[in-house]
Amino acid sequence: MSAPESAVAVDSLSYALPDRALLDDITLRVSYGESVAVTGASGSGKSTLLMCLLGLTTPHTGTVRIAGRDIVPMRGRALARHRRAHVGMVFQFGELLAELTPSENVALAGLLAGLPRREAYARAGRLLAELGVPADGSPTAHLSGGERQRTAVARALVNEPALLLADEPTGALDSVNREAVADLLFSLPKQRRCALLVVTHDASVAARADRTLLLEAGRLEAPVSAS
Ligand SMILES: Nc1ncnc2c1ncn2[C@@H]1O[C@H](COP(=O)(O)OP(=O)(O)OP(=O)(O)O)[C@@H](O)[C@H]1O
Repeated sequence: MSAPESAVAVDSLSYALPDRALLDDITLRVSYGESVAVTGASGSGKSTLLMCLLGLTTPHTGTVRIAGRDIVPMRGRALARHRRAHVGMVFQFGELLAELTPSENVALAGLLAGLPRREAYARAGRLLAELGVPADGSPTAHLSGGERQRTAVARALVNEPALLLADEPTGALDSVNREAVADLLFSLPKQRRCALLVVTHDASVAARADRTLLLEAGRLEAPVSAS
């Protein structure tokens, strides 16, 4: 039997700004069950790389295979469908709809991906209970920062993605919640057999990943150890 393909397989990915190469011939593999942290100076292109993985930025060259399919040639509905089915995203500030309940926020992502209503709400309830978010029907606006981020994680998981992307997921949290959310995120690849790619400036968050890569001068490579 052949080995399962990586959740993420990027080859020869390049993206240039008018004055410089932002992503220069990048290769990246993230396996199912594996976590990778991407670090790099502000402006080095980390968000642009995430945008390429989401299909929201089209690279100038290269292939971006997510869950076995190259998304670079995909457009419109086919791209959106593939992304909703296979990719979950956690943003720095949660990006939840404040007036909806956590359950509605999570179920909505399932409904948009085509889950039947009952299934979307059942999954939302299960995930929120597992992740320790109160289900008392209060709007998301009433949650603490940590609870909001756990709701955002539940939303990212509702469609059982192959790939979980997180952009500074702990950047807006205090130290206690930062630890709790980081623990939660990095437990997911092994528990759910998804790949996790986290962009972070926080060395203590990056240290939890199976591998850390540094984006510098367009190249994505393992950082040279200081020791
Ligand atoms: N479409 C675009 N047109 C022009 N410049 C762009 C475009 N997209 C990104 N940039 C520039 O590319 C550089 C990299 O931006 P990007 O947001 O990817 O960096 P980053 O590493 O995520 O930074 P940060 O850590 O501050 O979030 C920045 O200088 C940004 O201004």
